[in-house]
Amino acid sequence: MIDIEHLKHIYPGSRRQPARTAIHDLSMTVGDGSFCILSGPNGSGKSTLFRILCGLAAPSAGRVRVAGHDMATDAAEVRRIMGVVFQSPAVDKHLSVGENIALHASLYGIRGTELQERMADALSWTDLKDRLGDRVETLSGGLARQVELAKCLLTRPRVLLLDEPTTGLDPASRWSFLTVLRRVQRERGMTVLMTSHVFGEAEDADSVAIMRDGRLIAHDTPAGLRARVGQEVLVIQTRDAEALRPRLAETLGLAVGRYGDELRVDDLPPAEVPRIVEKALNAHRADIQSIAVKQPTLEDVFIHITGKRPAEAGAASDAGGADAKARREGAPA
Ligand SMILES: Nc1ncnc2c1ncn2[C@@H]1O[C@H](COP(=O)(O)OP(=O)(O)OP(=O)(O)O)[C@@H](O)[C@H]1O
Repeated sequence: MIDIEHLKHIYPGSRRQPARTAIHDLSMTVGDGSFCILSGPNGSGKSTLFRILCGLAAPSAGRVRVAGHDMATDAAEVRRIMGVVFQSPAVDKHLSVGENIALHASLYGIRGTELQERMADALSWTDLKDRLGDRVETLSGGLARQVELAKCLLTRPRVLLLDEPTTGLDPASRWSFLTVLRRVQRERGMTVLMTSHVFGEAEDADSVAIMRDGRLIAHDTPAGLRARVGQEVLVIQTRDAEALRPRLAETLGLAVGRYGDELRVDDLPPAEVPRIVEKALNAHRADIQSIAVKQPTLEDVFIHITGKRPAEAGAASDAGGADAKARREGAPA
């Protein structure tokens, strides 16, 4: 279990820059053996929280306990039970898979038969079983990420932290990595906290935590989060969203959010959906490039809660390719 209580982090200022509070009184719990995805727009404080959780930074106030051990007073024990996969590669690409794992093992004093047993076990979860002698530079990006995971598994962590581990991977490699991670997490009962901007990844999580401006603004199951957006969402693509938004809001008598060239109405009253679509088309057909009614995805939840599209938030999404310069206007708070 990861238990975060009233955490606060202030970056001290300098002559040129004022002090900045990156985390404001954040409390949350990741349950024992559960898989939590942490997300949020750029600058929301995810990296700061991640650095505190893996012991690279000390909080200005508050407390973190990992499996009951206080990070401030029992850091060595926390390090013993925790594994971390950082976003930047931590493998030597000129060495083989086996050599990388053995090198990591030597840092923990694991050698001989124990090393062989643990290496076989760690690799058994991955797709690397036949690649032990291959240099990491010859592996695909997805398999190279699995080497990082295998390194972590070697020490049999009870708690695993991963910082956007699938960044830069194609969808198939991302899927393989997550399948491996989810399998070992479930079967070992590991507690996993993983930062991610790819909302397809969050669908399978036990919980999704969303930060904004240093605060935790939501932490719930994927189903619980989707319920906040309502059963259905209206999404309209248009060339001039700024001009159409107030006119559409007036036509429909509903709050209309704008995200770049997209207009959205969340939480459509179910019985009224056909009438709403008809009204929008009758009044604004010439300005509407496409209109769709859909069940909310977690990406829709992110937009609803943070007021930003994932691309605007500095992220890649499964939907992909959204306008990074999108501006929020009139979106629900
Ligand atoms: N070393 C630092 N000194 C001063 N301010 C910092 C420092 N690192 C981060 N910040 C500020 O703290 C806030 C949170 O930043 P942080 O990097 O934790 O957010 P993030 O959610 O991880 O963003 P991103 O997705 O862009 O990595 C931001 O306002 C950022 O500018």
